[in-house]
Amino acid sequence: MARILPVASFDCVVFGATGDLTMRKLLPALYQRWRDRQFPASSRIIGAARSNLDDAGFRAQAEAALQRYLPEGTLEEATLAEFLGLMHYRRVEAAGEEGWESLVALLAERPEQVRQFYLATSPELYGPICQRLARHGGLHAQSRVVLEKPIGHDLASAREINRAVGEVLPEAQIFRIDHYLGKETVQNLMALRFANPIFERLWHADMIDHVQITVAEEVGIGGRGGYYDRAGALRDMVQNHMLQLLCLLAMESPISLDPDAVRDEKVKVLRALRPIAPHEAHLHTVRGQYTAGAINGQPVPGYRADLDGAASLTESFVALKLQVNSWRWAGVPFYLRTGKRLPRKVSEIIIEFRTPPFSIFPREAVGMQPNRLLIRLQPEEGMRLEMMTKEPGPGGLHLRPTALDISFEKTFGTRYPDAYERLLMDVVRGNTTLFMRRDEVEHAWNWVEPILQGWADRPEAPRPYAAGSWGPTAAIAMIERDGRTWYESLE
Ligand SMILES: NC(=O)C1=CN([C@@H]2O[C@H](COP(=O)(O)OP(=O)(O)OC[C@H]3O[C@@H](n4cnc5c(N)ncnc54)[C@H](OP(=O)(O)O)[C@@H]3O)[C@@H](O)[C@H]2O)C=CC1
Ligand SMILES: O=C1O[C@H](COP(=O)(O)O)[C@@H](O)[C@H](O)[C@H]1O
Repeated sequence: MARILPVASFDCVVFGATGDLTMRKLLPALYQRWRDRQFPASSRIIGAARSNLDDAGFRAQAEAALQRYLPEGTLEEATLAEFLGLMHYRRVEAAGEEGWESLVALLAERPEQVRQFYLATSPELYGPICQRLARHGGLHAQSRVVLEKPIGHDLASAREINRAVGEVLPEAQIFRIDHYLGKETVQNLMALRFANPIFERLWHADMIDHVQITVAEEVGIGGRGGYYDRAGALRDMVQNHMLQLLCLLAMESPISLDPDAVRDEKVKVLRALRPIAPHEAHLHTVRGQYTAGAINGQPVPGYRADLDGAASLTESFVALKLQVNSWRWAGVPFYLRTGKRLPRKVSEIIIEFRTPPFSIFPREAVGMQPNRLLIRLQPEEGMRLEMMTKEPGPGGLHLRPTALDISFEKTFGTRYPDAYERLLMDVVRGNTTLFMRRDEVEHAWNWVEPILQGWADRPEAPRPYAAGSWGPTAAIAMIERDGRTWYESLE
């Protein structure tokens, strides 16, 4: 049974309350926390957007969303009625003056509550919203603002957002969310590395041949084409989620779990990434865009058809090879790939260890494979250590790869909470450990930007790949040129 640590009473104001993120992720996460009674009934959830709704209209939208998005068996009538009772709505124009006084007056009814302002809008509105909150007296010492990713579109816009928000709030009250950091298995990376010295001793270029990180999605761009086509896979997934995974994997041990101690170590990894200059981008990266194909046997349209036929050059897939310039990682390539409309949803990290320097086994005895540690982030969260073992039988010495396999769900027998559940409660607690600090975001953009520049300098169309495949063949060629191959499970 998971331990529930209650949090203080709060007002959670969600800007962008009628949007996809709020309906699909934030409200279900808050509902789950309410269902476990993690927060008191004096808390309020206040939706803010331009749509012409009142409290009842917002509650009706929320109810429909909860019915649609909550996992089966979790929606209980009485709990739902109580939860909807916590909800309010204010019409607010984030970039104008309409609605602010009414919103701040509602907040002023409970001045002692923690205030969580969740900015689920486009990033251009982050600065204007924070500035208006300050001007209208909506901020106090117990206020925290949550900024959704992506923070900006490039380094300059990220800096401008950070500047505008930082003008009215200290860093300790700014929570730049990357929901991958809230995933249980991502947090478990810290436990794996720093609570298990057996692995930490091996976590070194002397022992590791290379690392792969794959974040594959079955879904296409869906209804988010307007945003996605301006972003692409590098901005949408690599600049944030995948670099965060890389940081947790590659960083040195922090001196404590203090937020800044952890974030200092992550920043060192970002600063140690070998820059990929614009003229080298085509050597170390592959961009792809899905065409029509099939997922789970069902035909699906291509990227451009999902965009109503627009002739887009945006990548829905990217593969990269990168290096971390440090003693620990010198010479160890990190291969990253992510894409939409790949055969299945899976996020995993593969640490491939070096092969024995010399084999004592006769050639016919072995299908020698390197040891691999596979960390499955989602779905079927767990870990698997692949090793060579002797095949049982009297007929000689034959080796075969087998696996020590741990399923976290089977081990702990508990539901894995959605990342937003944990992160929303951390905001109320004021714990920034699992959120990105200003310099992390800016260093990540700083590394990504020359790649974007290189692509812009050679405006070739991304390579096509059929929906349901593992991306363009050039991504396979990229790793195979190094004598390696993308990991495929033993099954
Ligand atoms: N959806 C997702 O899965 C994810 C989204 N994100 C990020 O979260 C943010 C929101 O995404 P998403 O929910 O998909 O976007 P949507 O386009 O679905 O929603 C945008 C929301 O902002 C409101 N809004 C727009 N302009 C204004 C304005 N001027 N004043 C007040 N409200 C405004 C809209 O409501 P109205 O029109 O009523 O004003 C709507 O509620 C984005 O930054 C996105 O990148 C991050 C990770 C995942
Ligand atoms: O931030 C984002 O993440 C989702 C993938 O998240 P996951 O938790 O389902 O792995 C991705 O679909 C979306 O494009 C991106 O903005």
